[in-house]
Amino acid sequence: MEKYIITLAFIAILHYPFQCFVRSLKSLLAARAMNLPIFWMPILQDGVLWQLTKRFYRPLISQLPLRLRQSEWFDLWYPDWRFVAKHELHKKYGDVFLVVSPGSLSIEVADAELAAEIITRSKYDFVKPNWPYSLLNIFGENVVSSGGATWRRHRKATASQFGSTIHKQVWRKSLILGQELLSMWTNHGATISTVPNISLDLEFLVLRVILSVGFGVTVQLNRKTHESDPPNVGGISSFAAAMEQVITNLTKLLVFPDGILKYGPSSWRSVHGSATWVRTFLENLIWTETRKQKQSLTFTGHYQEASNMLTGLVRQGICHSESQKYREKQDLLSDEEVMGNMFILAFAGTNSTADSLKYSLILMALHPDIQQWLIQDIDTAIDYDEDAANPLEWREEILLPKLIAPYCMETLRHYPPLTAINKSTGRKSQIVTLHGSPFVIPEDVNVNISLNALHHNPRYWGENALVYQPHNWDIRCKCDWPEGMDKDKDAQETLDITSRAPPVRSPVKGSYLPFSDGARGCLGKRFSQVEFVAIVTMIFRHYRIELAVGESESWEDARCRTQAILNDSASSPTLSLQRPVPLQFVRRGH
Ligand code: HEM
Repeated sequence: MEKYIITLAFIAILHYPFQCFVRSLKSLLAARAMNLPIFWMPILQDGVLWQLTKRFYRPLISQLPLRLRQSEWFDLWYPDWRFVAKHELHKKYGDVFLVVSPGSLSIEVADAELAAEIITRSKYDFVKPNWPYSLLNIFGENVVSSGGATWRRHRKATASQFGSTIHKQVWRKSLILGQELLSMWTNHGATISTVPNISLDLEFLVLRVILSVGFGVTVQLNRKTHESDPPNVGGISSFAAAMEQVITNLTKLLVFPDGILKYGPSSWRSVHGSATWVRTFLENLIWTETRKQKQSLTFTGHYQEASNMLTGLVRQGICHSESQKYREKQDLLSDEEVMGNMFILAFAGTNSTADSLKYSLILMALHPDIQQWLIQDIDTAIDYDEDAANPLEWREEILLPKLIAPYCMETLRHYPPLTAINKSTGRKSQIVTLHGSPFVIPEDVNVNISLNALHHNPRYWGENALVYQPHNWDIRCKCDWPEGMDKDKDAQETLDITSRAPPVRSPVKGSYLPFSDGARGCLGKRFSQVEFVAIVTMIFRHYRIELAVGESESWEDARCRTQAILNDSASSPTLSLQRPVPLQFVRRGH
């Protein structure tokens, strides 16, 4: 008996490394056949374990001896290596190279033509890998986490919520909330005020926009900034605080089961309490909305006008049969799926937009000359308007085309929230075009479109690709970016003859993908752009932003400190600042 147990234990211990060895060998053979440069990695850098634990290694890794850090495989080992390396590794290995690691074969893409093909091909050719998206199902399956026919049903229901009516509400709400935030930051209009940390307030602002436009929930601004206790159950503002806590602690919720969080340390219990409260609140919202809609249908024969995204989603889900099969056949969402989508819209819409705003404000403080251009652009667009004094009269169709391309797009070129768009060939090999010839990518290969590498590839962005240069998006500006053949759809859509907006330079197709593209492209692109422009306009119409220079610091020291913080950004799960950057708001004209 003992002999059997020892043998079984021995087999169990050897099984994993043996399996890794076999799979690595298989990957290596497949990689050799592809005839592309190969990078061998001893760990699975996109694997579950590494991704979930990398924040603990990060500080340790930076303490390793320089020689070790300079070794080749370290380049890919470093968490967020795509953001750190940008296009550097591709300079060494080419715009398309392979990474072989235990049990996995990945292809890293910084070639615009190939990226465009992968992203716009049929959604069944290059699929989204299950990990890590399936982890986002904490409140129910949703449009981000699902695949295949289920995804089609979710996409149909959610995409129809993003129309011009919603975008108009986003514009209005962002202006109102932006004004409130500015007033809070500047102590109701002080000439100079220092804000030590813009991050939490911007995240809360953006969350409030989505709660309002998405769920019809209005939240006051007076929040506790460093909330460590579980929010009091019962009120709307506690729901916003709970939602914020859930979004910032998503990793904890994904990794630890309910039972562990509930009995863990107090901060874990707090997160558990927030998640439970968010679920209860969302369930109540859905239940109330469904009842309202059903009543309207019974008494008036039609549904109520959709005043927010929740109303629209609930209408998509209302069904008089409880059968799952019937729902799926009719493309309907269950209550749990409506809840999953509400959460994911709040999650997808909060961090990415808030981060792009944070980076933009900091970049403006770092580049006073560019800030001056932005202020001029805002002033000319608003002065064109008849009622310039009332922000609610500022016209979105004039401001958007002027500001999106240079400021929003250039910020996202340098700081895209996702460092890569991850796809996989799944169970079928795919034939693509690489350097003008057919090229086979075998089954089960991860295809990572590296946004940081693409967005800094000198082939598409010139030799100064690393420099922040918003005005290169203006076609009248001399620059070394090659002109793309296909005009950027969105930039062109926003051009309007009344706008006096500069014509936009189109990047080479596939070289600029912060919102991804194709069937699984971002649903909230316009939503976030409207929000971005409203908030940026509100701030710079009244204030200038400067770096808050410490007492013993020169401006140059403050600049280097700020740049170091930007360079130290990390994905958690979207790219974000790890330390605050204090900023000074100076009333314009002073
Ligand atoms: C700066 C702002 C934003 C950026 C850069 C961004 C970027 C992206 C990217 C790259 C994807 C594709 C992800 C992948 O394939 O793995 C995506 C998907 C998505 N985004 Fe955004 N996003 C932004 C804002 C928003 C907002 C405001 C919302 C909603 C209010 C939103 C909702 C979604 C949804 C629902 C998907 C999934 C689409 C699908 O899989 O069919 N995003 N976004």
